[in-house]
Amino acid sequence: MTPTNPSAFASQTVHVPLSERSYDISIGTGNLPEVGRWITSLRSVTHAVLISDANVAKHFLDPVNESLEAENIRVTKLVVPAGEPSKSVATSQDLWEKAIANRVDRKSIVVALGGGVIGDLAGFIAATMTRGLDFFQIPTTLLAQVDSSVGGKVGINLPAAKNIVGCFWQPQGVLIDTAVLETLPRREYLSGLAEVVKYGVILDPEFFEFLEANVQPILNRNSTVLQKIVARSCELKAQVVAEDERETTGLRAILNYGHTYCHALETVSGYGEYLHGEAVAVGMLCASRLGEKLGVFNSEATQRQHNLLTALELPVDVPKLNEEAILSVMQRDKKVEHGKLRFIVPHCFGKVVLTSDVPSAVAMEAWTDGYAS
Ligand SMILES: NC(=O)c1ccc[n+]([C@@H]2O[C@H](COP(=O)([O-])OP(=O)(O)OC[C@H]3O[C@@H](n4cnc5c(N)ncnc54)[C@H](O)[C@@H]3O)[C@@H](O)[C@H]2O)c1
Ligand SMILES: O=C(O)C(=O)C[C@@H](O)[C@H](O)[C@H](O)COP(=O)(O)O
Ligand SMILES: [Zn+2]
Repeated sequence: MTPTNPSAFASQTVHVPLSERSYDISIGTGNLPEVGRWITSLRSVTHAVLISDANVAKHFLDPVNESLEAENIRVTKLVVPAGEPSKSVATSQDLWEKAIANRVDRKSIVVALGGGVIGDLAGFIAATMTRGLDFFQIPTTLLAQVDSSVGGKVGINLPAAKNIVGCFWQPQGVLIDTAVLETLPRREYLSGLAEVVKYGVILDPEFFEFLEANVQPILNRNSTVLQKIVARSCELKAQVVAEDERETTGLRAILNYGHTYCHALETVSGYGEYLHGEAVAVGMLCASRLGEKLGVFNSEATQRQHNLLTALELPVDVPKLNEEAILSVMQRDKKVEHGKLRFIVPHCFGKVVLTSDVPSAVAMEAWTDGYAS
């Protein structure tokens, strides 16, 4: 039998070139029920551990399960509570034990069906179970389609720090169906837009202008605009990941723009209080103000981001939290080297720089200047 071409499941394909770890992101509309044929076009499978959360499962577990079973795949369905607190040691242990009870072996695969929480968690289970299982991403939030399903950062949180336990474990493929975003709650959809804005600032000023010019269609989830946003974001992330898969040269760290502040905000306010994208929005403006304080960025450019994020109904003000706690969580950021904080600082649209030697007091001023006046 001639194997099916994986691009048959997509209207657009973005390749992530990583030598033997290369894979395709297949982007389409209405292609979710093809997931079984898509996976078997990539490798032969007899057992899949399908990991999802309770909200996503309501909508999409049955069609995905049926599609896998139609390919004679035995499916172990593992559903965790929705939300950031599931990216935990306790949930991981539960999943490891259930996978073992369901006779997982080294030829089993893991399928992540959900948003970034499920992608990060299921990817971590895949990376650790029997020392590594093949892994497929089916992202169902905008944030996961434009960011978390691509690039292989997987992991879980500890109470003290976000994503602090994890590894790089690339998926064998990413299947994106933009039609699944129709059921995504508005707040979650808006949250994903923050990572989209991030790409415009760090890499693509024209893309930023496109977002500024299309606020209404974006808010209305116009399908043509959505396809463009998802595909462009995946292309940009794929280029960065291809050049610096494990964040060793510093290039990949640009994807962390705003995230030192963002992760401190998520951790100190309590996981799930701020959605990740909401915290990214607040964090990007802190990083922009930091750029101003360091004399490399101008206030008009900060204001442009502020305007776009506001138009996209994202939070922009810094909430009043314990400042010592914020600084102490920032000191656990994964960009810290030899005990020194490093920030992604914007110089202009399309150019951000990984910057060391930022005095903590200046970093904190960029935070406190963001309090609502
Ligand atoms: N690995 C990476 O590179 C990377 C990148 C960015 C973010 N992240 C991580 O991603 C996580 C955030 O991901 P998220 O924003 O997708 O959150 P999420 O996974 O919690 O999903 C958001 C909510 O939407 C629900 N949902 C998902 N898809 C749905 C759909 N189609 N219809 C209806 N409801 C749906 C979920 O059940 C959940 O309640 C954070 O933990 C963040 O750290 C990782
Ligand atoms: O893929 C990356 O690299 C990113 O930094 C993307 C971020 O949007 C994402 O939130 C990531 O999980 C943050 O990584 P971390 O290493 O700071 O935990
Ligand atoms: Zn992020």
